[in-house]
Amino acid sequence: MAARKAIYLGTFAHCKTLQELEICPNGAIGVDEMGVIAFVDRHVKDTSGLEFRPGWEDAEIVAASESSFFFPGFIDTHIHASQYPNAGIFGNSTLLDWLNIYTFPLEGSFTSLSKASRIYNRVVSRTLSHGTTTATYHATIHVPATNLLADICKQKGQRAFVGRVCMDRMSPDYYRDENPETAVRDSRACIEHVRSIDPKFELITPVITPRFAPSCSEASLRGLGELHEETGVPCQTHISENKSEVALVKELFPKAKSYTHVYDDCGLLTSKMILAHAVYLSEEERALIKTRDAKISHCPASNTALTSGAARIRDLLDRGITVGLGTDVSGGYSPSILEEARQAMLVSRHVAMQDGDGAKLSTEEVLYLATRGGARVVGLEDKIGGFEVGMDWDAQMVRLGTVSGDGQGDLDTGLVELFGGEDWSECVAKWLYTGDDRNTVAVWVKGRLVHQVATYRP
Ligand SMILES: O=c1[nH]c(=O)c2nc[nH]c2[nH]1
Ligand SMILES: [Zn+2]
Repeated sequence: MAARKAIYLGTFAHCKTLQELEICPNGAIGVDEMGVIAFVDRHVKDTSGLEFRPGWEDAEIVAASESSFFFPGFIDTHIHASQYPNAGIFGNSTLLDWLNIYTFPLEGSFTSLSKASRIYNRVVSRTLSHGTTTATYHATIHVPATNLLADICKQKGQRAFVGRVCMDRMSPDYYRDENPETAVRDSRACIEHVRSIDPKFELITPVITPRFAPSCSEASLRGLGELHEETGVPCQTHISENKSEVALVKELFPKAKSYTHVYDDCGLLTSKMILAHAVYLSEEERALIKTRDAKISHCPASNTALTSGAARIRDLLDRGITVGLGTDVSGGYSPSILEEARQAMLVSRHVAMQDGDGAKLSTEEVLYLATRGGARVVGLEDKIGGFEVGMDWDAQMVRLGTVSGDGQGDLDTGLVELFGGEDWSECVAKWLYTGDDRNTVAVWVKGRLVHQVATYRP
């Protein structure tokens, strides 16, 4: 979608590598009409005249204030759009009872398109307001409602992967695929719908979505594996989240060597597969995932809320496995990837208390997982996740609060309060650990402004 040529002026920060956060206090990033980054200047001397870039004199200037900075948009690699009304509602349940008590009844109600419309409009707006420029969604089994989610993402301008959930067993009669053929047929219908609204999958991409092995017969997994091979469309599912689930998979697939092998045996374990959770993988399973180059969505808030366990992320990273973050709403309670990054850091500290300090994830690392890591998980590492020439301008402007001489702070910037002595890396850390959507004042996808707070003025 064409936008006006623009130059984004001021401080920008992005992750160069897992360990390195680059912060440029005097930056200028030029974005062309297609929303693609045309230049990145790291040291702009004089921004007053703007003669510094011939050919860009008539570009819109978007300047970050002294206490603001640009950061890449977040990538949520695993979120159930349909479960958004249940965010925060999980009681003391664990995965398998949580599905039956809270989740299937809600998802089953998406036969109502008006209900789906209300919920999907809300979740897309809400994630955008938290700086999520790309989201990988699970919808429900319903084709019209899933297609509506794709339409809403396109209309609101969020980059999205939209998956029609497949499940032909172990759920109530009212919420189940009739048989493996309907699971494949309805998945194909949703793929075709996305093709009709976005033929090159430039903003919206369909994603083949077997819910998880216990919900899917072997025949349906095989059928979806064939669909994956035929269409090249990416896949997503859950894996090894909870001990009872792992035991159940062993019972349901007695011939498979492991949970991971269930997906591999059916042609689903490829470099385009996103596996959520990955808490209880054996050594052999981790090696197989690395060999197949399948991707992991780390969902620490959900893993804690449902008492599932603590994923060993350092081990996965050390093996060279690609990891991003997923809010996993509503196993996870928050639609914010900033919150998820915090939780990733905190859970890693609990792992460190058992496995040693090497397990700790740093501020830089969790921000990498939230951006570049997520981009690699969804296969868009050349397009999003950082500020490089040729990448799309998927970005957020973050405004931090300042405390003035009279001790008064900005009211609309939440808990992030700068007292004046912080350097930029400390400012980013304060945002990560105390920030929220009040700090995300503007959000762009492919150069299009898709969210702004009322007090933001370009
Ligand atoms: O966190 C989860 N949320 C779900 O909806 C789900 N379905 C299967 N396994 C799941 N795990
Ligand atoms: Zn999930």
